[in-house]
Amino acid sequence: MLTKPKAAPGTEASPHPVAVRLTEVTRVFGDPRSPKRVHALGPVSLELRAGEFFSVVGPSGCGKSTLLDILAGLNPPSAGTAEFDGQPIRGVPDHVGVVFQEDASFAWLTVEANIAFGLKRQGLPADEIRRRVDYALAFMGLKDFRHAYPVQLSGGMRQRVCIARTLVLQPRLILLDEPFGALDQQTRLIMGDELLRMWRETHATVLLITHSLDEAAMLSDRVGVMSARPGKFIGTFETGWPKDRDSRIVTHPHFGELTARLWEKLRVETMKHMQGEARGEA
Ligand SMILES: Nc1ncnc2c1ncn2[C@@H]1O[C@H](COP(=O)(O)OP(=O)(O)OP(=O)(O)O)[C@@H](O)[C@H]1O
Repeated sequence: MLTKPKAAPGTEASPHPVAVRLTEVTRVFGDPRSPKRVHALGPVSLELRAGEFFSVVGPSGCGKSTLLDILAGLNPPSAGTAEFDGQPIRGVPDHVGVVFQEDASFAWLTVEANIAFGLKRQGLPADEIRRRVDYALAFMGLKDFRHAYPVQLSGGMRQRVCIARTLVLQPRLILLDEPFGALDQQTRLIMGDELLRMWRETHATVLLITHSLDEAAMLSDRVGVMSARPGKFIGTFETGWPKDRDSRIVTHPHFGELTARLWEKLRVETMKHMQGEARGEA
């Protein structure tokens, strides 16, 4: 059997033992009285422990990005409450960093300027910006590319720039929406290791959306499986991995058992989604 982690990682670094609390959150797009409205999400209730690494998997279109947008303050819930560090989320909360799948680096800025962008907007002193940027460049293995432009980098390196740009803001909650979706399998594994290293270092709470069960099983403390739309959590799984894990955990004897349990839960929902698509409902 998988064993539970000894303690919620990073709990000591946060003033609140529960970083994120969603209570009966739903999201409906369009006029609620219109037959064309889309009930995208919920009701969903979820608590993320401070310092927890939580991944979300679910069928396509089940409302995963909608959930992330609510936590990022980009999209309010239609009903229910969403809180971060005990406060209702209204607008983009301080200390929240978001990384999306698409390459969101600024093509006209160097790597260094990309990473410094948010810090300058925050109006931090120049020496503090330089200190944080230097650290992020070294941490993400980008030191030799500080003066390069994104077009001169590989897809994996560009995504590292985007992660570094989030990292320097020192967020307490990091939201990632399929951040490695466009990368090849080997690069995904290496990027996963870097993400774990960053998570350990910062004590941040992480919510990762991924289509990859392997990625969810490898990286997370807990994995939440969502139903077909409107997405609800139909199961959460503790992985039981130690905090100092890395991609070699995929060879652990329990890894296959864990991904099989995730797939068992997800398989039925994926079929429901595909049947809905065939009826033209998706
Ligand atoms: N702004 C919007 N207006 C209307 N419908 C929307 C809007 N945003 C999302 N939707 C719908 O809500 C549902 C959930 O979308 P969402 O992008 O959250 O799903 P997802 O699980 O992230 O999908 P995927 O896995 O394919 O990325 C979909 O049916 C989508 O078409």
